[in-house]
Amino acid sequence: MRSPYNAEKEASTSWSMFKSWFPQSLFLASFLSSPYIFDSAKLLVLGSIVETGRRLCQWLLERFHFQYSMTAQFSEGDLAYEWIVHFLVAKVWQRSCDFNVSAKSSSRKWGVQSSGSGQPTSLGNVDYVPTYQQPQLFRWQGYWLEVKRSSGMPSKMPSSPFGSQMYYSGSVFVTIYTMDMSVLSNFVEEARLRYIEVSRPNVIVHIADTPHCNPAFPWTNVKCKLRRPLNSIILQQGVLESLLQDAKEFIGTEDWYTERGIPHRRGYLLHGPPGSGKSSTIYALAGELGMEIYSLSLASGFVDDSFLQRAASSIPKHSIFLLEDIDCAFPSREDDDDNQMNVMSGLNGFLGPSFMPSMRRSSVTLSTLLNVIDGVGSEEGKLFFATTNYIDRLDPALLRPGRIDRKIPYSLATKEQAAALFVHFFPKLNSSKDAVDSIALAAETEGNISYEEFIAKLSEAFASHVPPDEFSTAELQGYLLGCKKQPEQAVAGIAEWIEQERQYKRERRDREEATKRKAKEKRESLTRPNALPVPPTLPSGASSLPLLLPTVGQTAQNLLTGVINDEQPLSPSPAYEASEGTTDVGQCETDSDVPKT
Ligand SMILES: Nc1ncnc2c1ncn2[C@@H]1O[C@H](COP(=O)(O)OP(=O)(O)OP(=O)(O)O)[C@@H](O)[C@H]1O
Repeated sequence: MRSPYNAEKEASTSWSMFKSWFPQSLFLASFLSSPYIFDSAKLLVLGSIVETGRRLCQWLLERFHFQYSMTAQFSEGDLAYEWIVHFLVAKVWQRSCDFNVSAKSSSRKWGVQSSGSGQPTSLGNVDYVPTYQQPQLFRWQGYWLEVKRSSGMPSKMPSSPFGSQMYYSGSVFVTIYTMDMSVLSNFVEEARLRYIEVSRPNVIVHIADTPHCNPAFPWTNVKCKLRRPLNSIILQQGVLESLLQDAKEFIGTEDWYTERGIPHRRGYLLHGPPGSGKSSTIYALAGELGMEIYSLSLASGFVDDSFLQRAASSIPKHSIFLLEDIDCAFPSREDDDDNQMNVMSGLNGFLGPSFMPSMRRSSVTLSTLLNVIDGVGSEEGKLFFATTNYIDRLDPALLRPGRIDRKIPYSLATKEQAAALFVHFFPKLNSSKDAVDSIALAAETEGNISYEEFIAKLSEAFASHVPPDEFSTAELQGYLLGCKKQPEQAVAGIAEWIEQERQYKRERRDREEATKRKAKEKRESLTRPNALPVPPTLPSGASSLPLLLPTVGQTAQNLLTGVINDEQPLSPSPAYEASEGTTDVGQCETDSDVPKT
């Protein structure tokens, strides 16, 4: 219960508080009623409403995007990326303001035409490639589509023998304002068909020729080769036809393979001397079948197991996988000897095999190669082609059916091939007018025979001079290119050319034999007990290596010599030189390549 005394005390406290607060409240009231504050407050409220509205719109737009659109990403390196970029260049990016201008080369680029015909192509000697970075909205078959392009972000490649490298890969994002998946698939299908149509006159060759590339897609180099007609390949009767028939049958029988549980792949080995038409056959076949080639040479120094596996697993279905120089995975006795020679001279041992690979040896192992050919970790439905100049070097495991289903031998030119090549070189339609006239005149003087009969006669004369199985078709082609408008001159000069070539080949053979002999002598002098160390022989590319190399190479050499001959000290002492090494020193002196130390 409140006492009268307390009530009085409370009242006096409130009065004194009011007295102290009253002037301040007056000030606050006058401050709040000032127009400046009022307007600010209004602005604040208005701003809050606008910001809330903006966020609401954004949220609604996002919900709309989420509910009523879908976005497809196309990543560089994938074939679908090529389809879409080609489509966009033709349909959407024609009005680009930014171009990458580069000199025309065989590397494929999607450029635009100024005439506006819509076909992406190259102009004269220059390619104009749009580098569109801004998002763009366009209509396709009644739907709104938005395209954005992300420039390649640098990413780090997994560590490789060449150190960790950066690579760039971009993407294209296509947003379609519909939830109907079939619209997206129709759009991609249209882009694909356009791409096939544009690529038809060419054979597309993807080459993995650099170790510094996107690890997900090592096929960085894309070349466009003009399609070669099959009849321009001159082989033994029926070889090409049966090859084409076999490949077509394989492509059309995927279900048959699946039903029987047989992996759907087919392997061909084309073997024979250089310049006999192995690669040309594959390119012509690819053009005929409308397939793209993914070509890798095992002779490339950087191709190792992991690179080969990545490359093989990223090849799309319905393509040709071409492994050139497959024998490089199986070095010959001479290669091994050469390698041993490098090691003996200390340099290879010091620098390591990855720095100085042998001329032909690949670092791919047989087991990986077999796995790759078996299609482990990759799509089926591909044609596998391998080429080699040395079939004898190949492991039987590689040649078994299922890996290599057909072996096609190639040989140096026969007389029939020489005659066919001659006829192919002088067709009536492609000859220049002057040449045709002069030939026609000659034909008339010959007794009024037709152009074709005249050329056939000349071809027989030409072939009669060409010794069978001595020159490759490429060599004969090289000769004919020198007189491509004068068939009679070609016949007149062939005998002399053959003599010159024989002489040149003889000289080259002699030089090679002399080099081999020298190398053998060197090897023998090194493996001989008590041999003196030899300074390393620098390869031509390593001429600027630091001066320190000979010392280190010599140390490696000493170690190796020590391994070969246990009794020998690691570095020969003067005493050893004077007493035991007398005979060998004498021998070394006669060898001009082995300096006396
Ligand atoms: N049988 C052939 N028919 C037509 N042209 C040929 C033939 N053989 C070789 N050539 C011509 O010779 C050149 C080289 O041919 P290609 O590269 O196909 O030979 P290759 O056997 O693959 O040689 P390598 O083993 O050195 O790779 C090409 O320009 C090609 O036109």
